[in-house]
Amino acid sequence: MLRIEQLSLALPYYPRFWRRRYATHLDQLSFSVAAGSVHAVVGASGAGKSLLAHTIMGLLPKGAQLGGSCFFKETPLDEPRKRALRGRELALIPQSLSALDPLARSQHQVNWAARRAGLAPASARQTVCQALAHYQLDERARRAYPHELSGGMARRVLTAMAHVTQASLVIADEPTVGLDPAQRGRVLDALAALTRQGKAVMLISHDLRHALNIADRVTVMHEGRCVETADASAFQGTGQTLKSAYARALWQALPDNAFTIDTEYARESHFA
Ligand SMILES: Nc1ncnc2c1ncn2[C@@H]1O[C@H](COP(=O)(O)OP(=O)(O)OP(=O)(O)O)[C@@H](O)[C@H]1O
Repeated sequence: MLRIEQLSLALPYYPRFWRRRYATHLDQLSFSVAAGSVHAVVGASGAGKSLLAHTIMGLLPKGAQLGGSCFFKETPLDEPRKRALRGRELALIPQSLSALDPLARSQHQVNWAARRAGLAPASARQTVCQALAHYQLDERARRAYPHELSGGMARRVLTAMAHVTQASLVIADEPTVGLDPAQRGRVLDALAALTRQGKAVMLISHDLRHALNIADRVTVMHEGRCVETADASAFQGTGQTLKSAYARALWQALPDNAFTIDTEYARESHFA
């Protein structure tokens, strides 16, 4: 569904206001997301996960320098194609709740997403009602403006918006942050259900444990680089089948696994 080859990204910054420099944020990333699968992208805060999502969606700031290539359904995903597919074939559940329009009620925003995706009014109405019910957004939440929603409710509105687009690839950037366990399960189940319809999900998370609940494959990122891509089944026991020491350390550092940490990570380089 999605193939990324040697993707690099540099963004401008200004050490003095007349002097422009570039900082590399993504460095030669390569991996593929298969149709009918959940591909988790995990890594510490600042690893470049959200920037990767924004790069695929074509939502980068002005002056961004891109290298490498992206293919969606075996066709190059250039900037005009990203714009054309965004909100239709490609959907993003953004990490930031400020992505919601502060002047529009929840139901209106979900409805807008369905109409933009090309659904006819009658079918949009039905799809929106189903999505709002699925994410347990009651009458009050549907009529609320973003500032009247709790963080968890706002996140569910954003998830419902991506859900109604019926996109082939859904990129979910930390979709469960701030949700209670029941709501978290509901969102993860909904993402997993998309794969049963042949869609692909790229699940971005700093929480490897949550990601492993539904992931088929996992890419571990560190400082803008792809450290390792492995089957989710590699994350078990001491993680001895993982190739990189960083991925192994990330797995072993989970609270339930902490007792297995050894000194190997300290001895090896991060990218061993
Ligand atoms: N618009 C931007 N302009 C310049 N630098 C940016 C921009 N967005 C992000 N960065 C920088 O890129 C790096 C990666 O940020 P990114 O948000 O992708 O990390 P992340 O892995 O998603 O982290 P988190 O899990 O905390 O969301 C950070 O150093 C950040 O400061």
